[in-house]
Amino acid sequence: MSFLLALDQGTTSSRAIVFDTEGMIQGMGQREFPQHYPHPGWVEHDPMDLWSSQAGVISEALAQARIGPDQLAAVGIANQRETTLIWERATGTPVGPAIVWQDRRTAELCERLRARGVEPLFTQRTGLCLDPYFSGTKLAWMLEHHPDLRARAERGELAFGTVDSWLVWQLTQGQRHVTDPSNASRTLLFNLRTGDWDDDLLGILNIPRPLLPDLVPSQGVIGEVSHPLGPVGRPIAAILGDQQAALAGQVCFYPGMSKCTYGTGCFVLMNLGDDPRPSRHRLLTTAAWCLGAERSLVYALEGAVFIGGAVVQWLRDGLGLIRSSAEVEALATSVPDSGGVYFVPAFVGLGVPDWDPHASGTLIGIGRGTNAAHLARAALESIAFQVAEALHAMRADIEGSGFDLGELRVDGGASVNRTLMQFQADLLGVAVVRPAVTETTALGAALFAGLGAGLWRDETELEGVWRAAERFEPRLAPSQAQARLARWREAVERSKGWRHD
Ligand SMILES: Nc1ncnc2c1ncn2[C@@H]1O[C@H](COP(=O)(O)OP(=O)(O)O)[C@@H](O)[C@H]1O
Ligand SMILES: O=P(O)(O)OC[C@H](O)CO
Repeated sequence: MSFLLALDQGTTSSRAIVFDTEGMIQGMGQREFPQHYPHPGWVEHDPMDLWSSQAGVISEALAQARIGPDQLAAVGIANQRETTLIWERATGTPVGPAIVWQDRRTAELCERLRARGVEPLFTQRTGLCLDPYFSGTKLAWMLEHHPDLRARAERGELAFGTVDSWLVWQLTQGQRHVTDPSNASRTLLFNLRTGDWDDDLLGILNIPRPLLPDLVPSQGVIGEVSHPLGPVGRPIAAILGDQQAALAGQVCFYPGMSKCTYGTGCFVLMNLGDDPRPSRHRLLTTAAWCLGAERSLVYALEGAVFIGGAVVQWLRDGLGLIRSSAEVEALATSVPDSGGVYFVPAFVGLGVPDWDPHASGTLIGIGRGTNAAHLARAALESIAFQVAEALHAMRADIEGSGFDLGELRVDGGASVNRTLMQFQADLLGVAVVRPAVTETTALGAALFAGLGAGLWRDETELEGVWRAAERFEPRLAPSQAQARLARWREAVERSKGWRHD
């Protein structure tokens, strides 16, 4: 019984990973699923694809680890956050597609709410801002656009959930309808201080309370798997939003410790301990986790960058400049610098710190000498610029708190890019450190599941599982880093407010 199974349901693929109690990967399965873009700015997933891709990889991971389900001490779930689903309680049938976190269809609803002057209330209670990114307006949109849903929701016939709730519902065959604070705190409906759903905010968004899942701690047994595609009889002992799971997998358990995950988007999170301090720089305050009913919430500051590694995907699939993401590094380093080109990849608007759903992708500084390598270099640099701005804002937010950033721990697909990581360290002026196990999202879910199943006493016992593999020290003079960031900011300002869809 000494293995842990993590389910990592991400934006583009579902992964299942078996870890041993040293935090080492023993087996893995991964499956992509279709993305749907029915209108400009809309992004949808089929809820059944989310479940079937996730369920399908469980047996692959177990087979690769050469273990049976009975050798699993517990199952932990990490999931793409904010993505919004509604399904029928009686049949488990989704009432429509899942609206994905990247979807901007509620930009206008957010503007209407802002015009009513309610944004400060949302920010004060939830730590978030009124942006289409979060689940609350997506849920309100569903209720507004499907005429019979509201009445059915009021009668208690329907269930709302983020992806964690949906997976737990499936794994327990409808026995549990739950979520944890790390996911709930991304909905615009969860009060960070009370740790409960907020009736005032539900009222403003006109969301019937019977739709909502029960809140459970992020760690602790919440039910047993009963679905035959899962490890039947094994306890589900952790639920975490994927970015908070990565914070846990990077063992960032003390205030000030920070990580950045470089996937499709980039997500920088800093542990705030028990202090839900509001950001003065348009960052998000969010729940990191709740370690058991008797323990208080742990909070985090977050910088959400919507397009990170996806800019490299665009060079590959949109422009055909490279054949694989890995090729970007050779192309980008074939020139000494970006030749004055700045590339703001605001493909789905901008998150932190601009929060502009109307910003559009912008290439600026192009001259006759500009070539594909300069574009590749500018694309890579754009990832680091966005993350650096988020971290500089965090540093400003924690000034005087006594917290120390120290270093930035990194993971995710694009963190293998050494040129990118070096430039990141240069811009930040602190070391960037990549651990040996970069599947930190899954690792965080597994570690918390192990805690929930009682394998460890508390999180301090987990520190030994984290080992650094590569360290990037800053080499650029701070004045040069500042000059580059200032120029980047000028480019960002030019990308804002362009789109009117
Ligand atoms: N060598 C590389 N350099 C830069 N970006 C990369 C590299 N390898 C992969 N990526 C990017 O990383 C992303 C995939 O990372 P992953 O962590 O799997 O993302 P997600 O979990 O969001 O699907 C893709 O957007 C891809 O373009
Ligand atoms: O699926 P990922 O890894 O791109 O993460 C998505 C985030 O949770 C969105 O907030």
